Amino acid sequence: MTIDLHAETRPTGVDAAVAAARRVIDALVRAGDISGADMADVADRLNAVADDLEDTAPPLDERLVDMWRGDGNTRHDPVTGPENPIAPPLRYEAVDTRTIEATTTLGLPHQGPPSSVHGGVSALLLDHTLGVANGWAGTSGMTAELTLRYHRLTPLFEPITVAARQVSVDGRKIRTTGEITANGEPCVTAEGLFIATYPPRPR
Ligand SMILES: CCCCCCCCCCCC(=O)SCCNC(=O)CCNC(=O)[C@H](O)C(C)(C)COP(=O)(O)OP(=O)(O)OC[C@H]1O[C@@H](n2cnc3c(N)ncnc32)[C@H](O)[C@@H]1OP(=O)(O)O
Repeated sequence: MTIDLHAETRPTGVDAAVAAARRVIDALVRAGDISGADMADVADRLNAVADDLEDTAPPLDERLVDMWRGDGNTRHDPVTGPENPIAPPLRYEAVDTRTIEATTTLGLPHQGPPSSVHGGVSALLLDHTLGVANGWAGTSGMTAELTLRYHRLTPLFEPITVAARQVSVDGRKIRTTGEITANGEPCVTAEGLFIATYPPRPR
């Protein structure tokens, strides 16, 4: 059985607040301390928002059960989740029955080398995309090994494509490959070993 490749982003509710939070994160990294903004006032206003959210949040165990209901992690994961402000977010499309891809453009919050994507961010995107490709192909598991090769800098500010393909399933061992490309050139390639299992959902 395969999985839904992406959760729909809703125009209201937490999805709308998360989209605003992504703007704030991007704008803060862009501004730094050389902008004209009154950062003390910005901090006060952001802390007021956080106070309000914390005061009204459900108990953690209740939220965990809620997160893992239904579609599972596609609404809140840190790569595609419309409920997660640290997700770029990627939006996967099927290429074939074992292969998925998503195109996105990253900005300053994900910077490593100058004007380039942080290597750990590339690893995050690839780990998750390989994992979802496994779900899409019908046998998913947990990452046991992830080997990356960084061929060239991965650019910020222009479209990059993250793709993954399930290559084989041998008992519980799932082998999956992936890559990040820019302008058709490979920037990062990945080979993953996943073990077919999944931890129980919070109930
Ligand atoms: C619907 C959903 C949608 C899904 C969409 C979701 C996408 C999310 C994707 C995110 C993926 C992640 O980040 S997952 C999070 C990062 N990964 C983790 O935290 C995993 C932590 N590690 C573990 O929990 C465990 O080590 C496991 C589950 C990987 C394996 O433990 P286990 O289940 O007890 O299995 P075990 O008996 O040890 O091993 C089974 C076989 O695999 C081999 N094996 C195990 N680990 C390795 C290894 N690192 N390198 C080589 N081989 C290994 C063993 O030798 C054995 O071979 P043999 O003797 O049978 O020959």
